[in-house]
Amino acid sequence: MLSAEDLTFAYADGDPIVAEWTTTFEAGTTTAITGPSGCGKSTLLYLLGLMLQPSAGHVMLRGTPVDALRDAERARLRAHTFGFVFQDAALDATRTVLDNVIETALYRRQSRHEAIQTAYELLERFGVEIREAHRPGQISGGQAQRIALCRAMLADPPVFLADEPTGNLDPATSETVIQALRDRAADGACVVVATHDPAVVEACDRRIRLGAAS
Ligand SMILES: Nc1ncnc2c1ncn2[C@@H]1O[C@H](COP(=O)(O)OP(=O)(O)OP(=O)(O)O)[C@@H](O)[C@H]1O
Repeated sequence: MLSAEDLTFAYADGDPIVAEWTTTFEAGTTTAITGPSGCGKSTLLYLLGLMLQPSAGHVMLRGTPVDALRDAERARLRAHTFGFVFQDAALDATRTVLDNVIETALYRRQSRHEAIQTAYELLERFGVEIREAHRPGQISGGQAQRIALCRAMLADPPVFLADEPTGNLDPATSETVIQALRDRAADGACVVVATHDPAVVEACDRRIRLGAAS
């Protein structure tokens, strides 16, 4: 489904954070990316999710290189193929919680009515008990994280990339999130999670540990 071929990336004028990195992520599996803080887990997810362009090497989707597509094509792929949960949730502070959850689905031209119904189901599943009119400034970090997860899940993407999705959650809520990630993989998605959480690592089918200079 998704692979990296000799993937290399350095931030401006820095040493490579990712160097000649090759692996394949199969559909229907969960992979945990682990390693010490600063080793490049988020950077790798941004590369796999086409939010950063590699300095060398490729990101391949179903065998086709997708890292060097034009911006509009990459944006379309990101909306239709990738679900991304950012470490800091990255919600739009100017919009309501509900609008945040359904925004990608609307971009994909899903009907608003359908998107809202599924959004409610997801919010309930993840135990987010907030009024839909609330804005991100009025909710907790853990709620924001689960709302970001709902937004990514609503689009039902074949590739699901999550950066520390349980970072702000209590163990019971973390378990719900872990089960949801496993369910996505059972439905055929390729799930890749950057995490420090031993419970997430334990629950994944595969573990990849990045070193300090991976
Ligand atoms: N935009 C940026 N510009 C320059 N350097 C950056 C940028 N973003 C991250 N870095 C650096 O790249 C390295 C890898 O960062 P990254 O966030 O990928 O690590 P991480 O493994 O996800 O860390 P953590 O576990 O703390 O989230 C770090 O040294 C970081 O300081």
